[in-house]
Amino acid sequence: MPTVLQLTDVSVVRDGSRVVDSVNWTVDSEERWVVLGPNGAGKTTILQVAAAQTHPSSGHAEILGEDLGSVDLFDLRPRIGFASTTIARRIPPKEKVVDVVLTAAYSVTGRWNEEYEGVDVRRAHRVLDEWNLGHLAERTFGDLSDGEQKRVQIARSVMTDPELLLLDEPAASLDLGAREELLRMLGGYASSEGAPAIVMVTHHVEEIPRGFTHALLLSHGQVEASGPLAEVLTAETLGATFGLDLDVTELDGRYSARATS
Ligand SMILES: Nc1ncnc2c1ncn2[C@@H]1O[C@H](COP(=O)(O)OP(=O)(O)OP(=O)(O)O)[C@@H](O)[C@H]1O
Repeated sequence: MPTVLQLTDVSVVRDGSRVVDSVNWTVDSEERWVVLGPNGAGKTTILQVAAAQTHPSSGHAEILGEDLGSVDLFDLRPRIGFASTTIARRIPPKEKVVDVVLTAAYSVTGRWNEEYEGVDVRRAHRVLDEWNLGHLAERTFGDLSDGEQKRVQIARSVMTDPELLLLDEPAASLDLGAREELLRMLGGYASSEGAPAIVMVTHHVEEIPRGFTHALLLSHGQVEASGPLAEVLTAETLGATFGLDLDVTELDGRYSARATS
């Protein structure tokens, strides 16, 4: 099982404070990880390191077998799918949905005068179909519902057939129906043959799709626990991470947590 991400003693310092603090973490290609932790724990910052968007202040990051300090980022980044609200904000609201997905092949947001290859256009339509978005291909991105926009962002992030897929809070702000549909599709994708390694940041254990295998729990930039879901998502470790007394239950591959009092 090849390693796709290896962080060794990685720290990230922002404004003089260590927002990621001496993190050691290994992700293998067959694994599907969720990163959990309270606001400000450093989840997004870790994901930015994994996406080759941020360099560690100290320590060593190896991504898809390449040393982050020496690899050409223009070669590495297309091998990584990344969906986040920061990227979504860069998508022009008037952009056609099919172009939102298509432009990923050229690592841009917003279509200008690029000549697109037929093979890319066909792939963009196929990816939209796979995420139940085919009927929206000609609509403008800004007119879609939140749930549809989230799915378009994921479709965009898998357009280049990445070896590592990073999703930052893909289910945030969705209503119950849209959340469940997204989790069902993500779970199906995560379990499908040929799916890449996946790392998904979330605040809620209820948002972990079936088929996910591992969890990294972060608190104050440090690893509170990491490993297989069943070992890590206990009342004890999750409670320590969020600073609460919790009941944690698992039913049929889905988790829930609530305060004991
Ligand atoms: N550019 C920056 N300059 C200064 N501080 C920053 C910067 N980016 C992030 N931080 C700080 O780093 C810490 C970790 O932020 P990060 O976004 O990684 O946390 P998070 O776990 O994803 O939080 P949330 O759940 O609220 O999204 C926070 O305290 C944040 O304020």
